[in-house]
Amino acid sequence: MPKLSLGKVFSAIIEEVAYTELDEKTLKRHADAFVLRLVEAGVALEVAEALVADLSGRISGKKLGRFADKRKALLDELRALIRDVFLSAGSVDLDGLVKRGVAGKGFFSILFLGPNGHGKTTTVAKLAYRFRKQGYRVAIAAADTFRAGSIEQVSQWASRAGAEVVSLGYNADPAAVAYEAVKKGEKGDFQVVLIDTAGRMHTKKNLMDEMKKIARVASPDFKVFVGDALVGNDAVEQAKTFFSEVGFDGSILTKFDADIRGGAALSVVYVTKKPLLYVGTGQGIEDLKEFNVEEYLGMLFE
Ligand SMILES: Nc1nc2c(ncn2[C@@H]2O[C@H](COP(=O)(O)OP(=O)(O)OP(=O)(O)O)[C@@H](O)[C@H]2O)c(=O)[nH]1
Repeated sequence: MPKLSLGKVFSAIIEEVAYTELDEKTLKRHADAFVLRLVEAGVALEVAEALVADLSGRISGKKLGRFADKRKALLDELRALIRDVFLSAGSVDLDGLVKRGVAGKGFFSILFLGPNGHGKTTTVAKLAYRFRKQGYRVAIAAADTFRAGSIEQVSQWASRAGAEVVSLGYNADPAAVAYEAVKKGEKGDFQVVLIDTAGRMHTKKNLMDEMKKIARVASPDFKVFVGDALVGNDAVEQAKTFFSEVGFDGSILTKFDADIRGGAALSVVYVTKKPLLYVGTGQGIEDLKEFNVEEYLGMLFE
């Protein structure tokens, strides 16, 4: 995983802070510089501002001896703060949910949503492969009925993953495709139903309304937002809008293999308060990793 060292990123400011008192007043003086550095690390502005305000709150009231390592104290606080953002979003054991869903009602359905080109279809294929390996009968619903070539793309991925495809062809109502796939799950044709939808701009009201309709009609067991770790600041607006308009239970961020800054993960979890389940680590079918907060912190603070 590429490295982003907040320790290094902050070192100049911290050196300066370390010569003075580590108190709220000093931090306030340096707040803008901290915010700027976080933004440079790909953290959204509003999230960076909130984090630095929280950091000041944590630091104030901390009694540090004259010879204490203020640099370490500051970084430890920041690390704890970022860890808390992820821990307070909770965690989801998707494998466990699927297992219980299949054991209970016979199937489990997951709806995928997010902006276009962020890696939804690829991620759906990766999960299809994962669930196939766990022994389930898996179907991908080709509910992107709009983009030319999308159904062929889903079919190719599905055959690589060993999954079936549910399709009603191009220009079909995506909600009908999703519904059909869920019905097939109910009938016992499949145990895991993954609904791939067309990517959409969060600012397009009609497309967001369509997404709401798909979610309403298919009534999936779980909804996942798929975002791109490379988009940085924009990730927040996108995640926020999808969350408020449609809602979701967790996120997956793709292109972690190429994400040299890492801030999008923190931003998306901070604004949605929903867990980050997996990260995409490449274009291959096996390139999906469970998100691990300690590993992520290691990457930020190495
Ligand atoms: N490096 C890297 N590339 C990825 C990853 N996930 C997806 N991609 C690439 O991102 C591009 C877009 O992926 P798609 O799966 O087609 O995106 P999509 O969100 O389904 O696109 P729409 O149909 O427009 O919604 C492809 O070139 C993928 O190979 C990842 O984790 N790492």
